Amino acid sequence: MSDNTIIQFDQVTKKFDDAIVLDSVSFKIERGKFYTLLGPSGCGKTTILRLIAGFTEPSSGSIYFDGKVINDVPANKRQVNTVFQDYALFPHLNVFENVAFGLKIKKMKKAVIGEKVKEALKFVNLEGYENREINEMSGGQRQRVAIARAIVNEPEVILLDEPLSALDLKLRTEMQYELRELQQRLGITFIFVTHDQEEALAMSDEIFVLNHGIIQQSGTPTDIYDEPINRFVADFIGESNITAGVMIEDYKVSFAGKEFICVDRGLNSNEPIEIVIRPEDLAITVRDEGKLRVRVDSQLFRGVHYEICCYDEFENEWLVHSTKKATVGEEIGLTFDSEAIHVMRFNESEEEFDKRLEAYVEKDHAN
Ligand SMILES: Nc1ncnc2c1ncn2[C@@H]1O[C@H](COP(=O)(O)OP(=O)(O)OP(=O)(O)O)[C@@H](O)[C@H]1O
Repeated sequence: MSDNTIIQFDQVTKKFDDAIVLDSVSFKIERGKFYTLLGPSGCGKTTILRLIAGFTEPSSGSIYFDGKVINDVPANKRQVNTVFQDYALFPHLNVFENVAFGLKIKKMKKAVIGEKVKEALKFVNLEGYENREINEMSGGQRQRVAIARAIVNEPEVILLDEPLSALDLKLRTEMQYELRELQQRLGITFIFVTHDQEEALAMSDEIFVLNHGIIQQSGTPTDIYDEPINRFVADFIGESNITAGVMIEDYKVSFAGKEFICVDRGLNSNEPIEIVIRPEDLAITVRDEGKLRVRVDSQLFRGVHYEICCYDEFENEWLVHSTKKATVGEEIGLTFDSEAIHVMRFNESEEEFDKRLEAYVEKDHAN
């Protein structure tokens, strides 16, 4: 284990009765970074947090903290604090008492508690709010109290379970900046759960994209956005044009009935693939000057750009984000750089692979 690893999951499976909620999940979390667990409802994000916090145990596999297995270590003995979605603040206690709660339980001296609470409140810009009642605080301020209550214990890791979901859009964006900045100032590990892909892209050093209890892909926001590993990730992170194609050889693909130079290599020659092109990587031009010829089906003005929906001659849909306007019904050309083509392997059985290859060859001959 590298020196910087603080948490490691080694083939962790979690079942509830017969239902597999996490399926042999393995990953490493390094000290001092901002991690996000991203995925749709029910994919197992909260279960991972609860396993790290010690609120539930794995059915099999090992969880390491600082190189030691902690499967049997109780929650209150772990160097981890959780900020819950509803903040779980005590409404009958004021701000000071809420933040001081954990330290009082640890029977710390009053003067020490006073110092630590003051420092924690300063960190979250709530100095002077000590005597405020919780119901006199705004949503964003309650959020900060919850964070102060977590950091006052000086944990090595803070777990945040969709802490921004109750806030309106403007405050949510403000708190995204604030949380990121706070994590960098504190220098401790944050593990943040969300199903909002924009939030994950904006805040994280590293994202784990989950679906059906499996980590589909992990990487930096740009890795995940630019090189999605499969259709689920490409679809979940931003808008995508996904279409079937063939990897002819290194740096050469074919889709929509044409061959294109790309930047991908290392796949099998003639391997069926899916390609992804982001809508903002497509530009519109006159009909005969594009790499693809398409018909404009519909167009929406989105403020910064037009969202143009087009179809090629094979009825593949192409979504384009363009500052230029098109005309519905018109034939236009689409251009893109070689770097805009992202190649994904199909995730399928050998049988499915053969069937698709056969269908592709037939279609190829038909044209
Ligand atoms: N105590 C439990 N008993 C039975 N099933 C459970 C229990 N806790 C979670 N599950 C199931 O495990 C799956 C994963 O739940 P989890 O809360 O980890 O998902 P999530 O990704 O955090 O979803 P959300 O975004 O909706 O909170 C769900 O199908 C859920 O119903």
